[in-house]
Parts: sequence; structure tokens; C-alpha cells
Amino acid sequence: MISVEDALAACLDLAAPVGSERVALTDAGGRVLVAPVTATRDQPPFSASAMDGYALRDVEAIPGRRLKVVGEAPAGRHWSGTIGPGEALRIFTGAPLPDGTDRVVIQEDVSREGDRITLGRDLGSGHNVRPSGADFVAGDTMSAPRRLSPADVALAASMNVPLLEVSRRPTVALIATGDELVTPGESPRPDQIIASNTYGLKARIEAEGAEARLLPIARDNRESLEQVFDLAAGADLIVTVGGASVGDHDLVGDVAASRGLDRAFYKVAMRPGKPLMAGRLGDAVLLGLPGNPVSAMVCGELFLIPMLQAMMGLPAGARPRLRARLGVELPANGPREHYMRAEISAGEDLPIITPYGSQDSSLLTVLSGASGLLVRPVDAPRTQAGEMVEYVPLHQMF
Ligand SMILES: Nc1nc2c(c(=O)[nH]1)N[C@H]1C(S)=C(S)[C@@H](COP(=O)(O)OP(=O)(O)OC[C@H]3O[C@@H](n4cnc5c(N)ncnc54)[C@H](O)[C@@H]3O)O[C@H]1N2
Ligand code: MOO
Repeated sequence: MISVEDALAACLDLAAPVGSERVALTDAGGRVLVAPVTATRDQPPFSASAMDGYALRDVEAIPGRRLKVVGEAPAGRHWSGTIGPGEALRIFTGAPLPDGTDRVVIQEDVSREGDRITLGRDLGSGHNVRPSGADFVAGDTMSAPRRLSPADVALAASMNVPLLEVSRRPTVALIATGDELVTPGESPRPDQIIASNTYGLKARIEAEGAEARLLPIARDNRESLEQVFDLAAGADLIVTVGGASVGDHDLVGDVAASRGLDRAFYKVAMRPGKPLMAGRLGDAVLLGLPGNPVSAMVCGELFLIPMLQAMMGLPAGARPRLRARLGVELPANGPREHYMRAEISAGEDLPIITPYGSQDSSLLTVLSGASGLLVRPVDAPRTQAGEMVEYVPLHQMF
């Protein structure tokens, strides 16, 4: 058995970037930018008015001063003359500032009669001008790698870059294994259950920006597993669920080995998720998740998600952890790192985390209610309520 840390390092070693493609801005939100975006112009490309009002020379912004309005500049139309002494230009937000001016007095501070304005008593101190290049100048870059936020997409658009180089979405083939499983919506025999893990994993994988393909359920015999493995051809990552333990019907390791699996590890000192396996299988990476539903989802969160991030070219490592105060006393932990499904509530200095009473790895109701995984390190001593602990937050992306 290896440690969680070593298993994650081995998983990340297997997960090479999958390459990139160009997408339009309209399809770029949430994708992973892999090459920097360079601005092709300054923004704003000219000194622009920040308000609706009158452009004039700052030296003439004197309360009570009367000026002649000699023209008008709406946004999108440069006024080509020069503003001289005693003159002002009617101007609107976003319009280029005319030559000779360096200030805009907002219309609320002006009274107008015909082509004459009189400046009010309190003009404020702001110039209401956005200098040319205030946001960015040509050659400025948005760095990569990064997951493109809505604001990033808007920035790239503003830089006049219509196509972005993003990571291809890694493709994941999901294989559920077991004679006891039927697809949701079907009529199970009394001795069967509904396959759930691959559905939860698909949702999680897609929330991360990868593509998941659900393959037919593989039955507990070599022939069926071989057939379903064949269907996984072309995937970047093959994820099996179940059939990983020591039972007579746990065939995933054997079948993968006979297909040439170069196994990196099998079994991790953690709870849930001990019978985890990973390796290289031809051109793909294989991640073998344990069958218990909570084990599959927790291992998905802790290992599969960082692997996908690495495959998309993002800096990848252990899932982020937060701090909280323990809500109840916990006994000493054993030799496996324990990821306890827990509730998190508001506390004084830090949130309070309370693990559920039942930590059985078959209980999806508990996982569904949990907002974090309380991390109990290997051989952690008895821990009192109120002590500081760490947890991995869950469900944050939904
Ligand atoms: N003698 C031992 N028995 C077990 C050990 C052990 O070390 N020695 N480990 C236990 C642990 S821990 C786990 S986790 C499970 C994992 O076993 P497998 O990965 O071989 O999983 P299965 O036996 O196929 O299934 C376990 C459990 O999960 C249900 N299952 C499987 N796939 C799905 C699915 N897609 N959707 C919903 N539920 C699924 C399956 O029906 C079983 O109930 O082994 C322990 N045993
Ligand atoms: O490791 Mo199993 O995954 O504890 O249920």
C-alpha cells in the first residue's frame, strides 16, 4: 500500500497534457487557456470621456464660467476640431476627447441655454477622462494557463482576439463493472442494484471541463470486460469502477494486465478507497476506482480531478484544503488517511466541521448531504472538539 501523497504523484506522472485546439470566444468560457492572449490595440484607443457632459480645458473649469458649445461628440464619432479658449464640446460617455481639452464637466453641473453653458457652483475634482491605454496597451498579455472566467473572455474580446488556444477536452471512458448492476430506469431483479457511480463521476468530470463517455456495464467475466475495454479505444483516460478488490469476481486488474497494463500502483492507505489502481494502458491512462459508491466518488475527487487538470495543462496537485474547528471529539485514526464525510456550519473564528455518524462507503445519502471531507491524517491522535482540522470542500462548483 502506498500513501495518498505518493499515489497522487504517480497519477499526475501519468497525466500528460492532451494538446490544444482553437475555439471562438463564444465557446471559450470555462475552457483552459494554454497560450497567452496578446492585445492587438490599446484600450481605450483614445482618451475618452467617462461621463455625459461637456469637454473643456481644465483651466476653464471655474464655477460660474460661461462657455460656447461649438459641436457634439457621441460615442463612436471623433470631433475633428480643436477646442479653443471660451469653448466647450457637448460629449457623451465613451466618445473621444477633442483636441485642446483635458476635462469633462458632467451635465448635472451645467445649465444650458441655446449654444451657451454656465458651469455650476461645485464642479468636483475629477476630470472624468479615461486616458488612452488605461485598461491595457497593445502587446499586453493575459497569461496562460488559466481556466477562462467570464471576465477573462470579455478581456480577450476587448483585446480583439476572436479565437483562443485552449486545451482539448480530455476524453474519459467510464466503465461500470458488476453482474449486480442495471442502468437507471431499467427494471432490476430483486438481487440487483442500480449503477450510480459512473453517473456521478460523469457529472463531476464534465463540471471540470472534460468529456465523459458512459460505456455499457461490463459483466463479471473476462469476455465482457474485454469487450467493453475495446469500446474505450481512443479515450485519453479509462476509468473503471468496481471489480478492483480481492474477491473471486474482481477481474479488472487481471484483464487490464493481460491487455498490457503498466501498473503504477495498486492499493492506497486511505479510507474510503483502498483498492485504487492506476497505470498506463497503451495510449491511454487507466484509473481503477473502487466499487463502493462513496469510495468511487471520493477517489474521483482526490485523484481523477487533479489528473484532468494536469491533462488540460493546469497546475495540478492535491485538492485545496480549508481549515475548520472540529465539532465533536474523534478517536485516534489508524494507518489509513481517513476522508470523513462531514457537515460544515458557521463558527466564531473558523467554520465548524462535524463528521456524520455513519461513514460506511456505500451511503450516497451521506455523501450527497456532505459539504466537505474532513481529513484525518495517518495515525492522528485522539482529537478534541474545538481543535483545528483540515477539510476538502465538496460541491463548490455547482
Ligand atoms: N476481503 C476483502 N473484501 C473487501 C476489501 C478488502 O480489502 N478485503 N475491500 C473492501 C473495500 S474497502 C472496497 S472499497 C470494496 C471495493 O471492491 P471493488 O472495487 O472490487 O468493488 P465491487 O466489489 O465491484 O463493488 C463494491 C460495492 O459497490 C457496488 N458497486 C460497484 N459498482 C457500482 C456502481 N457502478 N454503481 C453502484 N454501486 C456499485 C457493488 O454492488 C458492491 O456493493 O471491496 C471491499 N471488500
Ligand atoms: O476503501 Mo473502501 O473504498 O473503504 O470502501
